[in-house]
Amino acid sequence: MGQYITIATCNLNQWALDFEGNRDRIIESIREAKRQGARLRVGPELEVCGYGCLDHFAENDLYDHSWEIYGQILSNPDTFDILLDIGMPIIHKSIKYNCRIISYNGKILLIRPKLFLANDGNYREMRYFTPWNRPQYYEEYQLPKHIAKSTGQSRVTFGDCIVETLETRLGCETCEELFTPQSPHIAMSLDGVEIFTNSSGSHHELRKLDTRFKLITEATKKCGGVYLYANQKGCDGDRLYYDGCASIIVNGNVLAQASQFSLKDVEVVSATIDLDDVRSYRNQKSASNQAVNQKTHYNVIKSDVELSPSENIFDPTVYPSLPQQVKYHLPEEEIALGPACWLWDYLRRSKTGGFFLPLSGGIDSCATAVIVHSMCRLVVESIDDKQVLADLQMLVKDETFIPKTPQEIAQRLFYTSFMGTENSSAETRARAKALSQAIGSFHVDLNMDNLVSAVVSLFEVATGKRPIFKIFGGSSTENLALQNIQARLRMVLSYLFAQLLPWTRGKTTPGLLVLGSANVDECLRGYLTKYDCSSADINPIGGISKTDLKRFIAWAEINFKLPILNDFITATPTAELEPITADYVQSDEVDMGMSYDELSRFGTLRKVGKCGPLAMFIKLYHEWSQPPHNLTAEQVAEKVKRFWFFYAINRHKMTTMTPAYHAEQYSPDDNRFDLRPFLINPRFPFASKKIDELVELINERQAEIDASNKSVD
Ligand SMILES: Nc1ncnc2c1ncn2[C@@H]1O[C@H](COP(=O)(O)OP(=O)(O)OC[C@H]2O[C@@H]([n+]3cccc(C(=O)O)c3)[C@H](O)[C@@H]2O)[C@@H](O)[C@H]1O
Ligand SMILES: Nc1ncnc2c1ncn2[C@@H]1O[C@H](COP(=O)(O)OP(=O)(O)OP(=O)(O)O)[C@@H](O)[C@H]1O
Ligand SMILES: NC(=O)CC[C@H](N)C(=O)O
Repeated sequence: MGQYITIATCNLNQWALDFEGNRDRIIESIREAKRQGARLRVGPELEVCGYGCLDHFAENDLYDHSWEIYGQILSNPDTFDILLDIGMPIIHKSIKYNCRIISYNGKILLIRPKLFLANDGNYREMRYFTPWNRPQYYEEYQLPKHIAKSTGQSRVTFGDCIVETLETRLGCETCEELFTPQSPHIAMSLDGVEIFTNSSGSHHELRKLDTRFKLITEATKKCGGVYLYANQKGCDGDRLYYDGCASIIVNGNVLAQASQFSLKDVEVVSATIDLDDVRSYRNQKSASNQAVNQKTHYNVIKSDVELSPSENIFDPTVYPSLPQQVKYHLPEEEIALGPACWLWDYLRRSKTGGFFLPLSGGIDSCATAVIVHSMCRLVVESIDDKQVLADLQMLVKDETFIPKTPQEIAQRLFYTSFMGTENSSAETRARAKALSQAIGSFHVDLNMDNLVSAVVSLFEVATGKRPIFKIFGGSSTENLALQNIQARLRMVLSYLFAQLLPWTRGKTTPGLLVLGSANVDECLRGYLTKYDCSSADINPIGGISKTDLKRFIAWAEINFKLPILNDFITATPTAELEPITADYVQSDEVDMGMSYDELSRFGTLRKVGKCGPLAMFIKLYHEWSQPPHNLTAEQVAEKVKRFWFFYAINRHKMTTMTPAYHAEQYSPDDNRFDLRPFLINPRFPFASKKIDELVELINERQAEIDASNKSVD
């Protein structure tokens, strides 16, 4: 006969250092898990203080506060009668660990430190924590006095152990441990663990979700078992968006999956599973042989917790949950939803008056505007959520405001402006206006020529020289300076308007956050003016490639029913900083000396492929010497050198780039994801010499092949 148990996991929108808010969300998730009939609840990594505290993890206060808050959770009667797995940092023998605490009815059963820490890309766990690099090793931990008093326990087990209930064994795996070659679930499964709990702080990256699900489903397909994955969700204080997707997987089948993107602060999913399914699945001789051959075993914390209550020996109304398909969003939907949720968290947590966006009529600022529109759509869709409505009414300072359309929200929280000059075309100006009307932003259409000419005149008075554009006979230096003046003045105006626009409408709300719209490719190539409109408060698209942004706009045209977006997709990208003449219109790709598709490839090889210039040349020669490219070795070498040249001369711009939503594996974000020097010899003389030698070699070989082909003919 089967042995059914109901178990729960959750997405929590925790905020770094928001101890009391985090506590309330944890308690609410426990109540909800109990409402769903669960006897086990797993929460995200470091949920008590929030995952992304970064260098605050060095402060001892943080550990004291966490214990105090944990004590409040533990002693709250609402958290009784359910086995709890809560993530929290702990100092043991003066060393800081990233831990999980397993407890039941106000008593701690085990503290389990993380064995393998996350330290790649955005993660720096080794900076604050020490890995418990001793599988199956454990010690005693002396509880803080106030916890000892409330639990009646002075010491508990601290280490890599497993917990036994009256019917099964449970073991913990913490986030990164799932991604490592020697994942703990393997040894635990061979030692009889049937339920694995994974508490994670894992961020969103475009097209990444399947990696996580593949790892979990493969793990439970190989080992058999029940896997509960919990994750943080939302913006907890920096560039990352943690993307939830709490899920329950049994023997490779997904039984429950929470959302990846939503405005809900607490989301609990549960499933009823049959433990016998794990036992039947594991009935394979080779696995059993491996199990009995294990030389070392886990210390087992024995408890009399009942996950499958014996009073309900058979309840015909309780059914096991059925397998379901994993829900993946299209990359376009990920762009629509992830940055929109991040913006909402940022706005409500910063308590600012809304967003100001310089809207140029080009693709990038259009994408940013559509993401704000998506945020407004999400708010309207979630208006029945008490927290969402309370946050919205707090932001607009109106307790009666209950919007029915995204446009009503934009009218109050979203401001856009076209800041034209004599170089602007009527088309871009009209596109900006039409988009603002479609999404409902408060739009200001202005001209700033008098400002530009005032600055140029000031320069002339001060120096006696007046710069002129190249097409009128000026030098490249003059040409660039004249462009940069316009671009930088837009930044100054943006901050002025962001501060004062709500005031002009008689609103008492605080100033607006200025949104930036530089995309990941422009940042990589440095195709932007330092301290122009690319310098803003936050940037939702700074981690997204131009190619993906175009796909997103095409998707939004249909799915958000915004026909105006078609005009943006079909227009040639242009900065409109130089005068337009009968035979000259400024174009991004021509200006940059490379296409956006090429930039994506360079970016991926540099960051993801970890290629230097020489390795990049070799890879791209093999790719681009083939159809449809058919480039010569010289042409590939020239492109590669040009990319590295511009990357290097502009790297300094990344040190001051606006904080942007992290979305792309090849992001050049200098703050934390892609740390590089910013004074680099852009000619890469040694690598360039090596490339030239290879080009020569390739040409010699080609000549030999051509000659031998000729002699055969
Ligand atoms: N090694 C170094 N370390 C630190 N700082 C360094 C530096 N080298 C220059 N700088 C500083 O940076 C300045 C040069 O940078 P910056 O002033 O930005 O100017 P710059 O990079 O020379 O020019 C702006 C670039 O962006 C392009 N642009 C302009 C406007 C719009 C768009 C568009 O996206 O559509 C593109 C434009 O075609 C041009 O390629 C120097 O004047 C100096 O102050
Ligand atoms: N005429 C304008 N009015 C308002 N804002 C502008 C204008 N021109 C440029 N901007 C702002 O400056 C940013 C950078 O300008 P740039 O010309 O480099 O555009 P971009 O990076 O190609 O972006 P877009 O596709 O939005 O034009 C734009 O994203 C926009 O926010
Ligand atoms: N917190 C963690 O351990 C996260 C690391 C893991 N590789 C992830 O991206 O999900």
